Amino acid sequence: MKQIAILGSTGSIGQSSLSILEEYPDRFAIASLAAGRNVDAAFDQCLRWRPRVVSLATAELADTLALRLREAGVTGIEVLHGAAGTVQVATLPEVDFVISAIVGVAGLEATYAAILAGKPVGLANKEAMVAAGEILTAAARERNVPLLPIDSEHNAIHQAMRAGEKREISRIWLTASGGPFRSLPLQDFDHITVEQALKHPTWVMGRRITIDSATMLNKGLEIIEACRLFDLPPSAVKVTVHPQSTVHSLVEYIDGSILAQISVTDMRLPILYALSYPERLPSKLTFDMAALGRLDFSPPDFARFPCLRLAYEAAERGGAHCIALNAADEVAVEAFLERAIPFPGIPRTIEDVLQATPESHPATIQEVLALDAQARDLAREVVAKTPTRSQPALHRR
Ligand SMILES: NC(=O)C1=CN([C@@H]2O[C@H](COP(=O)(O)OP(=O)(O)OC[C@H]3O[C@@H](n4cnc5c(N)ncnc54)[C@H](OP(=O)(O)O)[C@@H]3O)[C@@H](O)[C@H]2O)C=CC1
Ligand SMILES: CC(=O)[C@@H](O)[C@H](O)COP(=O)(O)O
Ligand SMILES: [Mn+2]
Repeated sequence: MKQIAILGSTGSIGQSSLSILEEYPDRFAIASLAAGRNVDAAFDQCLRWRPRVVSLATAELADTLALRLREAGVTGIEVLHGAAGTVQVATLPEVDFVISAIVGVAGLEATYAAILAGKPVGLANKEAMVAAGEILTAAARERNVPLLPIDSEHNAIHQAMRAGEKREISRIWLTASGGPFRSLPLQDFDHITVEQALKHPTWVMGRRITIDSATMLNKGLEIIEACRLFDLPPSAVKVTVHPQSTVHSLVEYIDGSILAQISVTDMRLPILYALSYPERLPSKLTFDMAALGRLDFSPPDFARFPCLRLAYEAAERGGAHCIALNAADEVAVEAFLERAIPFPGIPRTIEDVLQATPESHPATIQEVLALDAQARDLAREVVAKTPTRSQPALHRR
């Protein structure tokens, strides 16, 4: 029985993970769970899965959960809190596999701790790889710890790479849905509302990644994630817009062959792949090829989606620029969701922060977190100076 820790158990990936684990009761069990602020969902998960340890973001939330468990007559679950609690969830001796699915750089320390503790990691938390990819991959390599991508594109690449040798790969193609504004004229971008941006055309995901898909910074983060996971230069990582999200990504080999991975648009499949690798388990997540309609592919529009250019530039510079790209976006997306800046304010904030970021290549996670904090401070300054115009459609209603 594989004992699983889930970091971010109450989120979209966390819930998909529990949903697929449910199908294999003889293979997987839950050892520990970490979440942020959703006490209700954590309580329900404790009742259903009976982890030995659970952690929430703060002491107050942990106390509330502990009290509710006591009142429900549930014993044997240790309730922890904060960053230290999340690290403990990831590194318990009995844990055999860690699903890293906290959103943002908040997931970095525990992901790193899991690797240091020798735990195989299924990585959904792309921000950890963007901010500290070199450090994480080096630590995993040194300890021979598997780092298995759950992000659908990287999972697809991982699968398609099994057909050949690394030296036989010429480049990879990340598919992008194009988000809800794939065909929106540039002059309308100022008026994009939060509600419109939160309507992803093909996936149901957490709020931050959904907004990132709308600006296409999600694809930008994925370019950097791919460079780090697969040890490729940015020039070998291409993006193709594929609105159906059916081909999850492609690997191009030196002889010109291109291998695609096709499956349902459902994150339970890449999660299952990572959990069971190198085996494959039978699943009900089948795809009806006979009913497949058309598949479209087109080049991305760098003018309407400047986040793509910013990400390629950051990927080339590495270090502090990748950290700043993500940190500025975390702040800007939050500000957009609070209706404090317009949609185009997101790339503008990132660009301003990147321009003010000096070249630097951190060697430790502590240095990464310090650079992340600096970039956030800068981003908050930029956001504070950004006029709150736009979203007129919403305000007029
Ligand atoms: N959703 C998807 O389909 C995909 C997601 N990803 C990546 O996976 C990660 C998770 O995404 P998603 O599930 O959509 O996001 P959600 O917003 O749905 O979930 C985020 C999770 O992180 C938890 N969390 C947030 N802050 C903290 C913290 N400080 N300490 C502990 N837990 C915390 C949340 O807890 P709570 O809710 O209790 O506050 C929640 O469980 C992201 O990095 C995303 O880019 C990658 C590919 C696809
Ligand atoms: C499911 C997944 O992996 C997401 O990262 C998804 O790819 C987002 O869609 P976009 O292609 O619109 O960014
Ligand atoms: Mn993805």
